Amino acid sequence: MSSYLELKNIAKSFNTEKGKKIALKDINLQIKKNEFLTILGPSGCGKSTLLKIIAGFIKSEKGKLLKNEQLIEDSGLDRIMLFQEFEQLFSWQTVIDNISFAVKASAKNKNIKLTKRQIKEKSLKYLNEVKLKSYQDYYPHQLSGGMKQRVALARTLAAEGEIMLMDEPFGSVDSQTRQELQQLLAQLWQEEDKTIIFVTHDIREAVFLSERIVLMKNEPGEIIELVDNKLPHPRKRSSREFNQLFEQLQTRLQN
Ligand SMILES: Nc1ncnc2c1ncn2[C@@H]1O[C@H](COP(=O)(O)OP(=O)(O)OP(=O)(O)O)[C@@H](O)[C@H]1O
Repeated sequence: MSSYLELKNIAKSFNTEKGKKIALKDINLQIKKNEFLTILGPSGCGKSTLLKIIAGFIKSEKGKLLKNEQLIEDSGLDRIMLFQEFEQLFSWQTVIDNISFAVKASAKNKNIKLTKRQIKEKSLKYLNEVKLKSYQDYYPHQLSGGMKQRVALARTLAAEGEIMLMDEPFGSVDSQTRQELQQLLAQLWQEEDKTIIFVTHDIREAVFLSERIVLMKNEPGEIIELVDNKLPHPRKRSSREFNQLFEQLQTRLQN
């Protein structure tokens, strides 16, 4: 596969009370189309900052970001971000209206006119993918945290961006729900043509989900290694190979 997204010498520092903090130092990375890439590293190593630079929400101090060899300087509907917080849905809209919002935005972006019925059908399709069709008329406050994340995931899919940027999206749910959401995401990634860049500090999550893992370190935030994950799907958390890779990554992050 050829390089699709390319990060060249990305860097970012912040002025803090304790002085200048180098959040990211010379990040070079090539991401393939339809790849599931995880950025894994300890708290504060710059994972979220890197994701926000790819999203175009903050600017790198130097270097450049390329997509298909074209310079990217701003945010765009080709890159859709999903956050950890439960409160990212529009609280005043029902579940189906939250999804329809993204369906309409995507159609507008592509200059496509959709009828009300087509919008509803499309929205229900995405809601069905996260198995929440029967909750279409609920408001976000009537849902559990895990269900809100499912709706947020459906809304991200409905925006039909090529690239999904996920910042610890399952970080706030209980461990069983987290495993269910990981399962769902792994399945959706295999069904849809999407490039996913997923941030986590959970090694098992990275091993379960991704095809390639970017290991980062702190002070300053830098890439220390790129690890291929060729474990076949569906991945078994109890398998010897799964746990071998887990231990390899754990050891690497500790040193
Ligand atoms: N707006 C900001 N102002 C000052 N410092 C910031 C800002 N954003 C991030 N930082 C600092 O930059 C470093 C990297 O932050 P970032 O949130 O990218 O790390 P992270 O790896 O995503 O951490 P976590 O896993 O805890 O979310 C941290 O030291 C953080 O305190």
